[in-house]
Amino acid sequence: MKENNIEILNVNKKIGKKHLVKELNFNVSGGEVFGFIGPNGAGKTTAIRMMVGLINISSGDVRICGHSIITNKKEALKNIGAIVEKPEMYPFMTGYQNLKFFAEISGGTFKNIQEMIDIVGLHDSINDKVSTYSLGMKQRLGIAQAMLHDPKVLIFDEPTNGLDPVGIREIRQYIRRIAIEKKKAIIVSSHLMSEIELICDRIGIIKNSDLLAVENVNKTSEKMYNIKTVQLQSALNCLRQNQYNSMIKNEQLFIQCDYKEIPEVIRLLVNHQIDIYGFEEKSHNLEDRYLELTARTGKGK
Ligand SMILES: Nc1ncnc2c1ncn2[C@@H]1O[C@H](COP(=O)(O)OP(=O)(O)OP(=O)(O)O)[C@@H](O)[C@H]1O
Repeated sequence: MKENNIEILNVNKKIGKKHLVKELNFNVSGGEVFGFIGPNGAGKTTAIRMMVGLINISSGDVRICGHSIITNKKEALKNIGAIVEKPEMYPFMTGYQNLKFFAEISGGTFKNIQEMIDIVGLHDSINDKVSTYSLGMKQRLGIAQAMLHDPKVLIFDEPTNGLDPVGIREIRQYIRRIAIEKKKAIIVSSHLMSEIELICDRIGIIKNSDLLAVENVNKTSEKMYNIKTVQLQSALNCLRQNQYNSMIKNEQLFIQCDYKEIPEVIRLLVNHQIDIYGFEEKSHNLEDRYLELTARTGKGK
């Protein structure tokens, strides 16, 4: 059985009459990356601030490796590392000096420092002053800092905010690598599905303080395509005889296959005297699902 390293149990946050987070429930296990996604103002940062003990929970609980953030905060915090908003670093010190300083105050060990530097790929610039770092390098240093005390759970609030496409890809790679190699339970928040879909195993969609759905991310490379032809039935028979997952819906022919199989499918149909007028991707991906869910619930930013 998988160990749940972080459990969010019916968490609510109310300030006055305003409900900032409603009945939040999910678990994340070691080795898993959970994407926490929602439009601006949905309640992601508020939820994350409660998970790391920066603000009080109105009702419910967060358990980190079994320790309640409410009743056993000290033990809970030993098992969690986070970047909430921007990582705070001393610009006049080198990357290495910053890590050494934070290791000292967090009770982490110095032997971890070199390993963390390697994981986030900062070896070439670790002895440069942080004032010379790009935003992406500061984020990577922040990730290393969050891992210094070897916590089981890592939480990164909008880690790709303000980064260019290369920086975004690097952060994605490092996060995925940490989950796989170090078996950490990782929560990553974002307001852009395309940014986190690639690294997450599951995604929680939040809007107007409500968790609308938790979806598995389909890691298969197969997609749904619409094949334009007038010989619908003959094409369907041909595809099925060749073991392709295919169907006719609303007078249109669909096939589920890998992108690389497209030329082979077209060749097969043409060899069976079926005329093809087009081949269009029709996948109902997570981005569609996110837009559908967040649009359906009406008001909100
Ligand atoms: N201390 C507070 N008092 C009252 N309202 C607050 C407080 N903090 C946040 N809010 C409100 O709670 C809602 C959720 O804010 P939060 O920052 O959690 O959203 P978010 O999903 O992280 O947004 P973003 O993607 O823009 O960072 C917003 O409407 C915000 O204005």
